[in-house]
Amino acid sequence: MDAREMKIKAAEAALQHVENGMRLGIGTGSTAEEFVRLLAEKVAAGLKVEGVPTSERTARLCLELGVPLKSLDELPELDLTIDGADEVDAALRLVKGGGGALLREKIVASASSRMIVIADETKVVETLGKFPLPIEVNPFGLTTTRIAIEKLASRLGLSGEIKLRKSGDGPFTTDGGHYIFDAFFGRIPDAEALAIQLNSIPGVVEHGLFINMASFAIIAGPAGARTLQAK
Ligand SMILES: O=C(CO)[C@H](O)[C@H](O)COP(=O)(O)O
Repeated sequence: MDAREMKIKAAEAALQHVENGMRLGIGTGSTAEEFVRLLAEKVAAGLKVEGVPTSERTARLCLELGVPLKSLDELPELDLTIDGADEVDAALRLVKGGGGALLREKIVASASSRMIVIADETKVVETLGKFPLPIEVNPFGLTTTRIAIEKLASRLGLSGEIKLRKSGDGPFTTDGGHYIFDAFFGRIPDAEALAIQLNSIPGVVEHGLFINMASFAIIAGPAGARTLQAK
């Protein structure tokens, strides 16, 4: 089974949790896009759902494939969000934001009664941090914010390069008009402390640590999909 087939397996298993009439948060990334494709087939066959996309990219795909969309202001409370992740640990702590949509993903997930993560086996880690941690920041005072993140990291025993994400010749800009620092910490033993303290830096808009948000994860590997519950 190749990587795409594993993403499809996870998306198929997640689709089993979608019921008629649901208000759905729809994630961003290549795995979430497989879910959108499968969801669109069900919608074409008569399933009635309304989706709130977590990015402009997801919104475009949904519109192209005929998945009905609403804004989060129109549907401020959602039944279920289905989204991918860059890393998942045994306690269902996540690193997200590889696709640059972490702020809207976090807002949408927090508006949902349940969040199901869909991912392939390569995303499961013992300790978060192998994947660089995306930190969404305001473009104003970038250097000040970077220094504040470095100092905080050092207090928590973390170190590593903090790189401004690029797109072509300029900085990558999120749907909300912010920039992203990718923090190469390597290993984050105390993700809770880092998550709370990052949010206390004024220039940090949000970060990619999702803690106590996922209800469960559907992890696909060569042998099929399995459910990962928090330990
Ligand atoms: O957080 C995300 C986007 O901001 C994605 O869910 C994450 O990057 C996983 O993407 P993929 O399914 O393509 O590996």
